[in-house]
Amino acid sequence: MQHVLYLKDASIFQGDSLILSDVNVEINKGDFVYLIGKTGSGKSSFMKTLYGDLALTQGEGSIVDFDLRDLKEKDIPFLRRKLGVVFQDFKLLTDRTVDENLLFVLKATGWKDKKEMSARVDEVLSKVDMKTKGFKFPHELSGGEQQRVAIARALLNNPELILADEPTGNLDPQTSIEVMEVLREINKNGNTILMATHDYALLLKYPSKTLKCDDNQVYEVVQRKA
Ligand SMILES: Nc1ncnc2c1ncn2[C@@H]1O[C@H](COP(=O)(O)OP(=O)(O)OP(=O)(O)O)[C@@H](O)[C@H]1O
Repeated sequence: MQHVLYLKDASIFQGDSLILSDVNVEINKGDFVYLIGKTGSGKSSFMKTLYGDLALTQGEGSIVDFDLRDLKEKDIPFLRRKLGVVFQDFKLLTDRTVDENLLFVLKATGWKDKKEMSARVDEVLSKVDMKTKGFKFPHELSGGEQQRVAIARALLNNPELILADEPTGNLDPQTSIEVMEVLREINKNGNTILMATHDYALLLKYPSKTLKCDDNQVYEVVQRKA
């Protein structure tokens, strides 16, 4: 099986504090994996290690073919191009439209051809059912719509892995389900997704492989059938 993420005997620190120890995790192409755990259990620290915001100083790790132990500052933009990262608070640029938000990322990642860029923006907005809203500013959209745009943005460069850190954390239950449906659809079409969440209702509704952070450990939870 082809893995996109692999951690072996990894320990994750914030400064001198040990947050997670002896982490052994493998995520394969096409997986949809949840990362759960109480507030402060280390979910965000785990995610940050994966997108290069927190250095891995102990153990082994690789993500989309980057060695996390040997990650240099200059590698990080290239790593981020192979990842799609989605945050709880969307992080859209508020001073420009949806289309301009997406074009901004394409420009920043080296796209040049205007026609191709515009076609790619349409393509990813279609995937999240937002094709007709490209002219809107973020503040003119609901929270769920903004998150769908953020997911579209994450898809722009065909990422090998999508890291979603509490993507439904700011949304009401019904809107969370809509965003979840989008993520599942994207997963069905072949994208690999790791999603940190504390929304157990979503886990029950959409069971999938689940990792839990607890007591400085990460372990796989076996889901009971109802
Ligand atoms: N920048 C930092 N410097 C020092 N300690 C930190 C830093 N960020 C987080 N921590 C500590 O690391 C531990 C894990 O925090 P982390 O944010 O990874 O947890 P979490 O599971 O994502 O929590 P939440 O669900 O509240 O986001 C906490 O004890 C926190 O206080």
